[in-house]
Amino acid sequence: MTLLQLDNVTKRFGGLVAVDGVSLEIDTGQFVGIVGPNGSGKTTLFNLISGVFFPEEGHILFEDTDITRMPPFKRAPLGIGRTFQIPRPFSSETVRENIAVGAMFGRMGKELSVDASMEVADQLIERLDLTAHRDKAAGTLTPIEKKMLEIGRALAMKPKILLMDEAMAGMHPSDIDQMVAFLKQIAGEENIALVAMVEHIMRAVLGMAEKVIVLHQGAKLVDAPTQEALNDPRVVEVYLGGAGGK
Ligand SMILES: Nc1ncnc2c1ncn2[C@@H]1O[C@H](COP(=O)(O)OP(=O)(O)OP(=O)(O)O)[C@@H](O)[C@H]1O
Repeated sequence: MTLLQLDNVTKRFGGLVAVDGVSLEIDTGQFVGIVGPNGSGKTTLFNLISGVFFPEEGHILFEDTDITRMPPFKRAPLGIGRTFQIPRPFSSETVRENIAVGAMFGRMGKELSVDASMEVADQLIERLDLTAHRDKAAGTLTPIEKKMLEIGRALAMKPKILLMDEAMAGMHPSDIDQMVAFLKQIAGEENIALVAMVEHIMRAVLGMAEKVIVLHQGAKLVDAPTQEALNDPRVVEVYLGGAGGK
């Protein structure tokens, strides 16, 4: 079933077309990789889906609701979650409190008491192996631990779709494998569509994706099952910097 649909979406910054007539569909529970070199429009695309920007043209549908011009704070309770490349937790609050805040502002927010939100946080802390850090101030965590916290905060929102903004950049390959396996497992259990944005062809991440969408200069270049997309000569050309590549 289609969860998210973009129909001919364009976003300009002055004369620059950052996202150029992109149409795409993401299904319930699907794992999708969004790939593209620096400046190809990945972040702008995420900003359009999460409501940071509105497009000049086109429509965005989430479960048949037109969210094209819906403010971001109304999208999170619908089930649109996001992690940021540079996590900015509430530094003086604990890991537990930061994750609980995710639960309070997420899809279940209205129904959850503070105690229930803390319980959601505790379950995720255990699954993310952050137990030893539970009561530490988030500001004292290492960058990798902050990324885990960021993923925990986003999962606590009980999203139907989780947009991951280079969530695994800078991680050790074995940590990436572990993180992707964890995300796949929890996404399978909770039927979450995962959309992972990566700048480079990261096989560790994309190897587990069902399909890959490649952006180039704001436009969609390829949208195909993973192996097909990665072997596509146009993708190879973009990444090797051949004619038309960057
Ligand atoms: N707020 C903004 N104002 C003006 N131009 C912007 C803005 N945000 C992005 N751009 C431009 O839009 C284009 C697409 O940028 P975007 O950040 O979406 O690409 P990206 O693929 O995410 O790259 P990166 O990996 O560097 O973030 C770039 O040329 C960028 O300079």
